[in-house]
Amino acid sequence: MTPGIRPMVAGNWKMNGTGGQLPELRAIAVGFAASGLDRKLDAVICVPATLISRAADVLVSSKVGLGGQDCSVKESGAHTGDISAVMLKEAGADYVIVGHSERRTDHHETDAVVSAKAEAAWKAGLTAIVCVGETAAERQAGQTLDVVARQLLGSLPDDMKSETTIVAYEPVWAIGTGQTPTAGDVEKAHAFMRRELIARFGGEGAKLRLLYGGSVKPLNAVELLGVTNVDGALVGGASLKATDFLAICEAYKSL
Ligand SMILES: O=C(CO)COP(=O)(O)O
Repeated sequence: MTPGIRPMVAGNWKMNGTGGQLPELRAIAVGFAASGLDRKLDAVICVPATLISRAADVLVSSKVGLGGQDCSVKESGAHTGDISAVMLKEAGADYVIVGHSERRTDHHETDAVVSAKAEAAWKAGLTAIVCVGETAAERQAGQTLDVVARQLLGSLPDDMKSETTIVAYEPVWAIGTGQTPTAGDVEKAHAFMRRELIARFGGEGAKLRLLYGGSVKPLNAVELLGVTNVDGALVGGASLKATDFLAICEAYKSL
C-alpha cells in the first residue's frame, strides 16, 4: 500500500475465455458490487480481444473496469492480425496491458515497442498497464534491479502521467508457477521502482500505482498486497474464477 494511492486488483485472462467464461465475469461484477469494496479499490479484468464487446455488455453499469491485453503501436493500416488501441477503446475497453513478459518472449517485443504501445494506448484514451520483471536466470545472476531499471527506463515514455499509467512488477519465474518472491523481496523491488520513478518523473512517479503480479492467490494476497509500495495485483490464473478473484480483492478488508 502507498498512502494516498487507490489500490487496484486487475485480472489478466490471457488466451483463456470463450463465451462460456462470461458468467464468471458476471459473477465478478455482482460479487464486487455486493462486497462494497469499490469504496476501497478498483477492479479490472483484461479479457481476450474477441471477448471485449461482449464483456463490455456484461460490465455495463458495473463497478468493474475492462481491459485488453495488448495493442498495436499503429492506429490502423496494413497490419494483419493486429488490433489498435482505438479499436479496443471502441469495443469498450478502458485499459490495456502492454509489455507483458509473454509478449516480450513470444513476440520479441522490445522496451521501445512497449513504450510506443503505451503512447498508442494513451492517445486512444486508454490507461496502459506496463509490465516489467526479471527472468529466473537474471535473478540468479543478481540482476533483478538492473533489469527492472532498464525496462522502466525503456518502456515508459517521458510524458508518462500517473492518471493513465500503471506499472506491474511481474517476475517472470513467478508467473503461473505457484512460486512467489518473499514479501521482503517484493518490498525491495517495489521500493526500488518507486525511487527510480520519482527520480525520473517527480510527483507523477510518487503517485503511480505499482502492482505486483506472479502467482497471486487468495492464500497469499494479504501478505503480498500488504507490502509497502504494492498498490495492488495483476492476477493471471486466479482471475479466471470469480470466487478466487473476489477473495483476492477481499484482502483489502483486512489491510
Ligand atoms: O502473468 C500474470 C498476470 O499478468 C500472472 O499470472 P499468474 O497469476 O497465473 O501467475
